[in-house]
Amino acid sequence: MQKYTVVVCDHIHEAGLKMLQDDEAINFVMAADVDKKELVEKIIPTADVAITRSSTDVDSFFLEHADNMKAIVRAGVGVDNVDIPGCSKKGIIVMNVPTANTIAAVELTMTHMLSCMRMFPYSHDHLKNQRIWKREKWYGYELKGKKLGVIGFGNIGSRVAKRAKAFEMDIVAYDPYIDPAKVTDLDMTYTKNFDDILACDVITIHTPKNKETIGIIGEEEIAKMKDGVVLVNCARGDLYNEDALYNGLKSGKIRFAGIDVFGKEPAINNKLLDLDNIVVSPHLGANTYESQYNIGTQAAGNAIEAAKGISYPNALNLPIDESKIPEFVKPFLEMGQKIGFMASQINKSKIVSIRVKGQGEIGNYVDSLATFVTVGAMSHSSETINYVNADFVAKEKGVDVEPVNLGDSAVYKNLITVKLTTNEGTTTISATIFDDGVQRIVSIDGFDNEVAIKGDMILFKNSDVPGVIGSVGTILSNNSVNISDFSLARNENKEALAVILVDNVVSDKTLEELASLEACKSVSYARL
Ligand SMILES: NC(=O)c1ccc[n+]([C@@H]2O[C@H](COP(=O)([O-])OP(=O)(O)OC[C@H]3O[C@@H](n4cnc5c(N)ncnc54)[C@H](O)[C@@H]3O)[C@@H](O)[C@H]2O)c1
Ligand SMILES: O=C(O)CC[C@@H](O)C(=O)O
Repeated sequence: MQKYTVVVCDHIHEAGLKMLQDDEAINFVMAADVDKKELVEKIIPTADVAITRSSTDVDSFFLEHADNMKAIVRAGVGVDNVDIPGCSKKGIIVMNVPTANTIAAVELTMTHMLSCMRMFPYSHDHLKNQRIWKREKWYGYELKGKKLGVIGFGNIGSRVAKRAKAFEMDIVAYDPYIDPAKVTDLDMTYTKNFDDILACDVITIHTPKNKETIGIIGEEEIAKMKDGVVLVNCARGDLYNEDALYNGLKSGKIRFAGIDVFGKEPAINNKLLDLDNIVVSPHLGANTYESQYNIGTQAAGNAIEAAKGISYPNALNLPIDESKIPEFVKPFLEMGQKIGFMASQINKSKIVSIRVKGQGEIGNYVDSLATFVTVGAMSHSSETINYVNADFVAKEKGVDVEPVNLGDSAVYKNLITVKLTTNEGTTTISATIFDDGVQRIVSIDGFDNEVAIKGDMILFKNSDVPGVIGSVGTILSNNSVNISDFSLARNENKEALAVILVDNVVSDKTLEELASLEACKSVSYARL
């Protein structure tokens, strides 16, 4: 039985580990306590799939050693520590586990918010560790009636808002990428003006970390805030600029901050820890038993499926989101790959460009189609090409890929045309799928041959003179090649193209005999 190696790079719930251990096809390696350099240099090179959390960066050093890797499963939401373009370039599929820790992060956010309002950890420390009973020192504020600014209204932000509303806060949400009704239907205020957020009493952030969101709160934004504002960050470090946050807390402009995440983790030497008006936790947003069980079992299940090549749930870098592709498109994608593969055998030389045209409704999916055609066409010239890295491989090899949506088709409901240009010339194949579900070529290089796309085929082009078909049949029968289907088409230049489907593998000798016929203009052979 083929075995696949799944490496667990950070701690996940034991129920997930058990799933990996119990699967006979999985060679399970627990490496959570292995030094990261040793992990990458010694263990990652043999791994088919790696499960990571925020303690393992999938960076260029990791990827340099991940030569066998098929997929990375990020056991959590944020993928800011995964080099997704780098993974795509290497053909590695990146998956996350998006909602398994939502509630844990929401409830930690509420914990921070309440802790800031009541300075709870400080009063606790005073009594428990310092044995001081001084009630007059610990006056806090109520959430009721305060304005909460929520930046990012996704899974976590929207649930924080709902809970804060139960505390009778007024919610103002900023998220340019959602339908405002998602906010207003909850009787909350949606804003596109970031200053409305800066005018709030409490501000919490729940966006991913990316170029747009790093430093979304900096010196300038803090200067515009109310004196005594409270800031909470349970999303990612550096969304609030740490120097600006430090200065704001130090000056008292920011009364309190609740921070779970830091620019550099572990954050044991971070200067924010020196302040007395901050509540901190060591990136605990996902740390509940419930959430870790959910994440661990989902991550393990996804890793097993990916290792076996069954499916890639929540893949972030596939060219298509399968759930958004209508059923009728999928056989066209498969057919596109076959045509690309076939064209590259008929026209065997360095590929210069691949043009993929879609007519009819399939035209709307021509980008995905182009990816599949590219994988088919280039699979001879690149051993590692797949749907994830097709764009990168094509660019690297100087192949120009052009998808074209031609709109409605006059003749066919849906038609795809692949034009493959190599150093030797051009091959153009059009194909469709009729209602019987059979994938059919309807034209090759201007000849209207209609033939099913399957098995082995010989393409024989000749001057359109009498007796040629008989000679071709004789050569094939002399070489014990059985014909299963035959399609003949002619053009106005007195040429004919025969597409001959055969049951047996055709030898070079047979092809040479065919090529030596006087009327022959070209012979090619494609195996699907
Ligand atoms: N502290 C933790 O342990 C922990 C746990 C879980 C998630 N997280 C972090 O929380 C983040 C949010 O998680 P989620 O599950 O809610 O993700 P999500 O994808 O459901 O929501 C993110 C929201 O941010 C919005 N957004 C993106 N760019 C924005 C911008 N420039 N301004 C305003 N809004 C913007 C998106 O439109 C989306 O609605 C994750 O990316 C992760 O980094 C941290
Ligand atoms: O526990 C972790 O790895 C952090 C998870 C969390 O930050 C996430 O993005 O899901």
